[in-house]
Amino acid sequence: MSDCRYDLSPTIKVDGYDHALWETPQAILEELSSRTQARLIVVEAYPGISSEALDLVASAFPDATVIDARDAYLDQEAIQAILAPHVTSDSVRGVMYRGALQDLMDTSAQARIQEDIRRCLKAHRPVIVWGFGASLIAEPCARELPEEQVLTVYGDISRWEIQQRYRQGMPNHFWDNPQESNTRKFKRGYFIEWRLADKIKRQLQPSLDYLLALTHRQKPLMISGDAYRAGLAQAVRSPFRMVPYFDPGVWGGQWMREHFGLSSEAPNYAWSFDGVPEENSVLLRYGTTNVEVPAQDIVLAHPKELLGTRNYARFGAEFPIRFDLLDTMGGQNLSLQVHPTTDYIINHYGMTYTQDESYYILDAGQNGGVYLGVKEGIDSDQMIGDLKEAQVTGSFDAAKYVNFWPAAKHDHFLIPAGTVHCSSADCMVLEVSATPYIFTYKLWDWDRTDLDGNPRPIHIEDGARNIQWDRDASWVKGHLINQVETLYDDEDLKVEKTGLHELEFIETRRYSSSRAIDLSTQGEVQVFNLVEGTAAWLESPQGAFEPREIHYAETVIVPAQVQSYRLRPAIDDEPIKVLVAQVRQA
Ligand SMILES: O=P(O)(O)OC[C@H]1O[C@@H](O)[C@@H](O)[C@@H](O)[C@@H]1O
Repeated sequence: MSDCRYDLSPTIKVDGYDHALWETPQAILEELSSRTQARLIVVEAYPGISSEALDLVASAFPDATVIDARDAYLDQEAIQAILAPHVTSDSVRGVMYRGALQDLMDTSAQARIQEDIRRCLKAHRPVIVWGFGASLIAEPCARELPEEQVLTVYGDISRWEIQQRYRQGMPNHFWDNPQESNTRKFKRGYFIEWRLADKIKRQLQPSLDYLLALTHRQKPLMISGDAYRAGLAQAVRSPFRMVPYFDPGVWGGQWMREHFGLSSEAPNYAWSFDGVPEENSVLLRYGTTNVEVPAQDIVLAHPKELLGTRNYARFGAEFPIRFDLLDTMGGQNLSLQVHPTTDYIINHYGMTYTQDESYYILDAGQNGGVYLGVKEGIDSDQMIGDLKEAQVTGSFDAAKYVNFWPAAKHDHFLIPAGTVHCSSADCMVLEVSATPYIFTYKLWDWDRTDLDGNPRPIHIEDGARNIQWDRDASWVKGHLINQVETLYDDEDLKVEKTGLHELEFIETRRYSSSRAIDLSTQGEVQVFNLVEGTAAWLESPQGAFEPREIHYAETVIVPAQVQSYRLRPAIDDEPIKVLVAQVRQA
């Protein structure tokens, strides 16, 4: 498709803070050096950032005594003992750690360090405390000083960059595991380190003096705390896009490369995350410079304005909806899989809601389809037995046990947790799902290895405990495939509810229109994707935000507080289709 205009680097314009940005190590040094009153310099760093944050700050305070936050940690053995139940032996999933970094600190070491800090300050020597947890250690001393003598610098980094660094051999923060698999490193980040770090980030957001954006190792940037806060506050005043990222995989296809103009370096692209604030980042644009920060920073700073009052009451500061893309066009089947029920995910992983999903078919080849639900009258023990045997024999007769449904453009398959499923080869899927995304029990991986030649982890036992055996062909047909209900229809606008299933908390509406569509958030966040049409104008009927062009397959988040917005076909005589998702309101 030649006229695809998918924007790979969408930005969020921030007004009024162009002066509060420092773009070179020299400029950063000069700005920090101008803070001559600073005595206690706290450099809090997200795990995944190494000494680069310190290096940038330390040169501005050459006389400072430098203290590493790690000096206040418990010893390795004690930390491991606390975290072991959360790491577990599973290769993919752990148990959510809901504690605080303080639990992993040695209170007497902390007290000793605080005494050292006080001694230095008394002797008129500045002190830098740096690293993950620096702000916790420095906090009692900071409280004893006049405000202008304390400087807090926060080192921020996107999760996707952390994952890249894992792949390049970076260990986790609390483990010496450079050689461990990326999946296991990710697990330690997802279930433990990132949760701890987000808590600290949230505490510091209202008061930090500077933010160091360290996602691009070669190009660190610094903005003032006010510029950062203004960026996040302005982001939730209008619909925004995040920075999509793309990852190859064993089943990946060629559609995204072709349509989005992606590099030819990778053999394929399997996933695109374009709609997962926990994972994606945003580009805050100050003047002509983009500063990349995790989209999660917006969720943490403005949960109510972003999510809406009711969603915030229900989910807290967590973004519940996930949009991502799965490309198997010219690729292979996904693993045959199932996701845990809510009961199971709460009890085994400490999650609060489960991985309910749906596949909206953006495009499909002739052989594209979806495996969904078990066949009528099958013997569940026999199927599980065959799946186990397949691990030895390398062969499983999927067609004997699982229904295959041919898929066409704009079909919507609903996949409540517990339903056996997977997309086949030759599909371009827009996933509209609940946010959890690593709770996939692979039952059968079609006797293949991953891109590195290793078999991917299979979880038949867990799968067996979660498969809902009554979801057979007739039930699936009547409940999960194209459950479309027309809500409104005139000559040039049709509004349809396409899902999700009543067991899932998300509702999707499809608007097909050749004229402007007026939409309302009804006070709760919405996420939409332009599923047909080259481009559409996204406007505010009240002129509350600047109009912008949205392109085919792009995902947009509409913060709750935006209230009303309008979508209009940008090309004459080219109707558009938009799929809008929001948490179903009672
Ligand atoms: O297990 P594989 O084949 O990699 O498929 C994994 C993908 O499956 C889909 O149904 C979703 O659950 C995705 O979130 C997941 O990434």
